Amino acid sequence: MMLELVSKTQSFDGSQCQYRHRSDVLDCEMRFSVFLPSQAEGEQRFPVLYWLSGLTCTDENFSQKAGAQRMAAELGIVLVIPDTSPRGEEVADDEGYDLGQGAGFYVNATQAPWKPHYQMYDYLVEELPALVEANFPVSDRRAISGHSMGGHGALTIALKNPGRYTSVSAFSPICNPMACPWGEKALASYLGEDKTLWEEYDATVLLSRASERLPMLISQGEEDAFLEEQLKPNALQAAARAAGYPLKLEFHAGYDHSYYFIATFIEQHLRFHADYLLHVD
Ligand SMILES: N[C@@H](CCC(=O)N[C@@H](CSC=O)C(=O)NCC(=O)O)C(=O)O
Repeated sequence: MMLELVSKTQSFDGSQCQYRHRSDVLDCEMRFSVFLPSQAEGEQRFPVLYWLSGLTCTDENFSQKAGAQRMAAELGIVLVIPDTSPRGEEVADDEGYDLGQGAGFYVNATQAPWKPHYQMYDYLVEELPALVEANFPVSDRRAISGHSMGGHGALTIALKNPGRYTSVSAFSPICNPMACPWGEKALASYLGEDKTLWEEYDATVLLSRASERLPMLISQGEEDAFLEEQLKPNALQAAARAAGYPLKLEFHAGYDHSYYFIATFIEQHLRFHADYLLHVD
């Protein structure tokens, strides 16, 4: 599969790059960003952290605002940052910021008009990792993280794929999308009205059924305007306690939902993932 380099910018001795490619799974052209530490120019292969962004984001919000490159360079971790939905004039969209382009919710849509392109789950679990592993000096050690809608994506993808990731983390994730307005709107639109199908994309439900105990870190700002209505970390925590799942959920006084919060704690998340990505048993 062809990858076209769109831009390459030096950062902390590494390279922040953006690529464009044709996605067979999404049936459209996609962009994604990659940070390659300077060490990645040799023969060695490096572990990867996939970062999933939130509503309204492209692949550029995280690379431009989180300041993750310094620690990724120091730790020797490749960052892969996909877009949040299929894109293009031929791709269905909605007037709202919380559905359609920029709001793919990391699911495989079954409903019209979304089904032809909105297959973000398969894109992230199958097509993109295969592309990354064929074209960059990366190993098969993968971790996954994300913010808000992307936190939901990271948690659900990790929980649905035991053995695929060494660790998962999230900032301000949508923890129980079946029970919040953002999730109800997206899941009804992409999957239809049968709520048993929604359970496949709800981290709180998936965690209560999980067979694997994956290292899991969640950071949540206490001044986040979306906390009570949309995010519901307490539902996930209750499921974790009931299942004996080792969830590390940290609340931080004073922080909101923005990338200022992410930039403050991204070093902690990268070090958390490095403990599992870099230490092979
Ligand atoms: N436009 C909306 C909210 C949009 C918003 O806050 N998006 C967040 C993710 S929210 C959950 O997925 C985001 O990351 N925005 C991009 C950024 O660079 O900050 C509104 O105004 O309510």
